[in-house]
Amino acid sequence: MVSSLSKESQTELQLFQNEINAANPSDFLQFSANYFNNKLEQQRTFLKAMEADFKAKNIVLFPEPEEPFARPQSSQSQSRSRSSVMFKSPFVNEDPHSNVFKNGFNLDPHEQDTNQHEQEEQQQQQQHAREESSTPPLPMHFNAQRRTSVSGETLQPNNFDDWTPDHYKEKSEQQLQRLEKSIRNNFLFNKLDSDSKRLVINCLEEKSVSNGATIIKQGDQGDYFYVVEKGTVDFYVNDNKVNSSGPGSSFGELALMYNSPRAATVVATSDCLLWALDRLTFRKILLGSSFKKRLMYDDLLKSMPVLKSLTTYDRAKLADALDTKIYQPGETIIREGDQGENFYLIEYGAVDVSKEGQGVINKLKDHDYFGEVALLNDLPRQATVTATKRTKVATLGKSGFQRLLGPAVDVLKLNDPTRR
Ligand SMILES: Nc1ncnc2c1ncn2[C@@H]1O[C@@H]2COP(=O)(O)O[C@H]2[C@H]1O
Ligand SMILES: Nc1ncnc2c1ncn2[C@@H]1O[C@@H]2COP(=O)(O)O[C@H]2[C@H]1O
Repeated sequence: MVSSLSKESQTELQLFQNEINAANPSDFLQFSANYFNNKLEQQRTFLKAMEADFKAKNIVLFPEPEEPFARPQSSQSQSRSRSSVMFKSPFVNEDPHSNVFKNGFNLDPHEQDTNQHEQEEQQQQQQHAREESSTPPLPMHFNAQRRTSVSGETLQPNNFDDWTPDHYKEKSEQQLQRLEKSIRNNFLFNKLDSDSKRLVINCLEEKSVSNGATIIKQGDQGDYFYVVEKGTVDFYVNDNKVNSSGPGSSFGELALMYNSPRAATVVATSDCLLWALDRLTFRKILLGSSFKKRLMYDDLLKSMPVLKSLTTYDRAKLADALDTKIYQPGETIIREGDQGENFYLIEYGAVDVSKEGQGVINKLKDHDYFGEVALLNDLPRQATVTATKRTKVATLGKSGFQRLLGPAVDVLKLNDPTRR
């Protein structure tokens, strides 16, 4: 059956399968609905941008059909005269799929199903409770009625009624070449499919900044995400320099992701050429793909007592480096005497820690961690760790462990179970 599908559909199915394997969602249907809604949203965002662009050139990309759901006309001459109407505009109200996007894609809100509305209210309230209390006011072009989710799985399609990518501007060939070079090594853009990448690129605005200028001020509300084409910048947290970066890097994502105040001040340390992406396009396109990992691991990392000392920035960087693994009951995760390669955070499940000749010496469960002793002390594994339930872990490789845990390393050392 699958082989009769088009190549594109087969690729989509494969991508979906990969997502399912990686996420292993507890609520399969909800996960699938969110996944495909996000996909459809991205596609329609792109089409909408294209439609606006073509309109400016007096080309109607999706002519209104004479009657809703009119069947294609049979005579060849008729079908040729409407040759461009191969499918309906994805933005018209009659689209039977549009009610999936309750508030979106030009739907009249009065036509919306009350139950769906209630469900959405409920989701928004739950989300509201989760979000930080200091959410800053949204920019004008946000739909004030709607909160935008920050969780990867509950990311809802946003309102497209009051959003056209107003910073959308086709880039010249020369700009495209320069941009291509700037983003080549930026992992955020490598995660995008080609349509989304093109949309994002055409929404970027060029900004020149002089040496010494403050680009972002800590505590301010987030408006733009930046990619550095030329020049260098320094980052300050509470007036202490914490970082610096140069061409090809990006910054300003945290406030847009978490609806939080800017976490650092960013100052140009030479004349800079930056590319800025507005908050809404960032949330609509990058949040669902490039930052999925951060959103996915956010709850876990926040809930781990050992990571309490990490800042939002530290947690974000840590999430970028994590991978997910699932172990079945009885499976050995770590074997005593082996060389240590990974550190493990238990998302859910249960494991036994045992030692040769001593049997089980410890039991660990949700939000505990293990595998730190070998990495901290450059020793072989000090115990065997075996799953006793289906266990989902986030793993962090040795180099990430040494680079990204910051102040949490001291807590790990203090808690070292072999020293107790
Ligand atoms: N150590 C750091 N702490 C916080 N933000 C940092 C740090 N280093 C770089 N940044 C960047 O500085 C940006 C300031 O604005 P944001 O909080 O939106 O996003 C922040 C990060 O992209
Ligand atoms: N009492 C214990 N002795 C040794 N390892 C333990 C003990 N309790 C939990 N562990 C964990 O088991 C892990 C086995 O691999 P590591 O030695 O890298 O790190 C170890 C700890 O994280």
